[in-house]
Amino acid sequence: MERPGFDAALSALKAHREALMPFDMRKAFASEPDRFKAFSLRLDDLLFDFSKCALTSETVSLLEALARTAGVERRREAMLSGEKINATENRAVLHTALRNPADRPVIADGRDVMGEVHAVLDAMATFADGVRSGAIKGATGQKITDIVNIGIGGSDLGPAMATLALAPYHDGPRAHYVSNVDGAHIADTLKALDPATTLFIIASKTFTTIETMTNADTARRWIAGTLGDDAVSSHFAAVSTALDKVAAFGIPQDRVFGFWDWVGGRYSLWSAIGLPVMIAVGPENFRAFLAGAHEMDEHFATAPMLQNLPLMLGLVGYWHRVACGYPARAVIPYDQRLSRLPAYLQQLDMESNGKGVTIDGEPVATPTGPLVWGEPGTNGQHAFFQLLHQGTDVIPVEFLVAAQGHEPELSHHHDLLVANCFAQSEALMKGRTLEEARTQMLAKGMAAEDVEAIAPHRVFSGNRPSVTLLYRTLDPFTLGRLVALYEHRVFVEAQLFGINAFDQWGVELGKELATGLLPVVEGKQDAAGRDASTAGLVRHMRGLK
Ligand SMILES: O=P(O)(O)OC[C@H]1O[C@](O)(CO)[C@@H](O)[C@@H]1O
Repeated sequence: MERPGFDAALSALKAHREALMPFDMRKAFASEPDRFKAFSLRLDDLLFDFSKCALTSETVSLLEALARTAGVERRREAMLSGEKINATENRAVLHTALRNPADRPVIADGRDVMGEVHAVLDAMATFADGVRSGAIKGATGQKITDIVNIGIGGSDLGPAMATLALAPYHDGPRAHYVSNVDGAHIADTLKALDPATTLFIIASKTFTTIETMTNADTARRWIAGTLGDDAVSSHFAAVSTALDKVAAFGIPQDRVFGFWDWVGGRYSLWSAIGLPVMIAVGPENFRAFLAGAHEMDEHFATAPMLQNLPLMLGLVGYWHRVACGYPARAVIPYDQRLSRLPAYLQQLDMESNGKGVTIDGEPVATPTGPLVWGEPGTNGQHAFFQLLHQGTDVIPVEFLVAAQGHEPELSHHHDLLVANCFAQSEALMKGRTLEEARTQMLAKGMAAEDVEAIAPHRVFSGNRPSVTLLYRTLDPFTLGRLVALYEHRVFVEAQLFGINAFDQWGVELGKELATGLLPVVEGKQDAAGRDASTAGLVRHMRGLK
């Protein structure tokens, strides 16, 4: 894909970075009274602060120029209008249609898909209401108390993350998530459940994923073994794009919720893949979640580049990854209920942007997606923050925090949480000089020679970048805005990298080899012809069985 002017814009950006270093953030804040205003954006209550990054208004202008030469806005229009931008799979990318109002047409393959989208949403709502009210019962006539979603990757991480995030709104049956093919996962989950009151949702876009199919078979045997074969139809529902395969599994048509090949697995939370969330929190809250995402879509589609949250989050991400060369980013929600967000974003970001060739199949000329990881604060502070503050790698941090918690009676907890969040970004930015360390220790009455020995260990370089997303409260609408913000940010970075964010060929090889290795592991074939390491592992494992 031709990108006239891109290489020159990137060279200018890199030269600017060279010239900017060393950048002193303390001095920048001291000399620029408007720094926070200049480098933060708002969408209603949602604030994106990127002022604690080593950048200037010239950086932002150069990033803006780069985005224009990369055709980010043109590619955005192409995505939103249903062009087949997922070129290697010849598919449109229209997860935004899943949260689009019914009366605003979205065209895929020449036809408006909004009727189908809302028909599935309505069918989900009818089913969810039935399960929640007890109108839809198990085979013995008892009310469903527990739902178990069986899926993996995009058919697990999104709904699992959102169910936990929306715990204060959870008034439906308990929701459990089984993903791993490790039998421990389903065994431990089923141990506490009663088959008569359990409903399984088999969630798989392709309905071929080996982990999901294996767990689904085990679940079916669990139901049939205790309640009889005839009970299976009352205890299963399915979500998939492969409706023929679902029918073969024996799930009745009225319990099957479809979606479309223009929804990527890791972008499918808004589709019927969200069914367990809808059962947990109710259709109204689920619709508020979709509405939040739609608001972010509208903002992404229409806001000028420099006021556009996903665009700026993407540009800052690109700045850190490519111009600064940072290999990773940490996502630290100061929100216990967002504790699955980092895992969700790992798939969203790393499966999308962990690519080594451009859209045209040429080797990429710059680094692509960073390693994404994280854990909630304040827990992380007592674990890996040491490395963030004093380690030899600089890792930009993304903080997320709500102004209000859901427990007014525990507001002192929330104040502590927020204070810690803000303190961490301040500490990363400011650091502590040797002189400051010495002065503090002397003021505490330490002996001068101890001060000299210990002070170097108490120095923080500072100048470590972080961004903060701050919002009123983590309600369904805000969760929708946040997840859509991250989806579009990944898209923006992919356009800058020049890669296709919507395929995932990199997951294939391991799957193929596992299929071939199964008979070897089972002892039905020998390991002859394998490399010495793999053969040695198989032999040792068999000796231990
Ligand atoms: O929903 P499915 O088809 O079972 O796939 C599950 C996951 O597996 C992957 O294809 C990767 O192996 C993901 O992209 C996807 O979200």
